[in-house]
Amino acid sequence: MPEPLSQKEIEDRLAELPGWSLDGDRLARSYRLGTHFAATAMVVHIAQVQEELNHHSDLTLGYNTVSLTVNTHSVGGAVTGLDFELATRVEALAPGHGAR
Ligand SMILES: C[C@H](O)[C@H](O)[C@H]1CNC2=NC(N)=NC(=O)C2=N1
Repeated sequence: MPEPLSQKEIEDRLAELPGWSLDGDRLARSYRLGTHFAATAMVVHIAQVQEELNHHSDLTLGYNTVSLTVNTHSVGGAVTGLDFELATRVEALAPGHGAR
């Protein structure tokens, strides 16, 4: 069972993830892409990673944006290391999609 992170642990880990923030009790990040199709392709790639991790964000596809919010349901919606693992994986794949 993943452990909820303390406020300080969250802040320390967010410092390593530029662009990510704490929105209420969820990690959050929005990306802007060049086209709607590029944004759609990124959503599919994120879904693949989420299935691999068995950890899922709420994903919003806009005209040329992809937005994510995530926390860990199994511990009542707290932020855990699993959320940061997903955020780190998404940060790693974003540049390949031209996301910024
Ligand atoms: C049954 C399945 O393994 C669980 O529901 C997984 C699925 N994806 C999940 N995603 C998130 N964000 N939190 C969870 O606790 C979680 N649990």
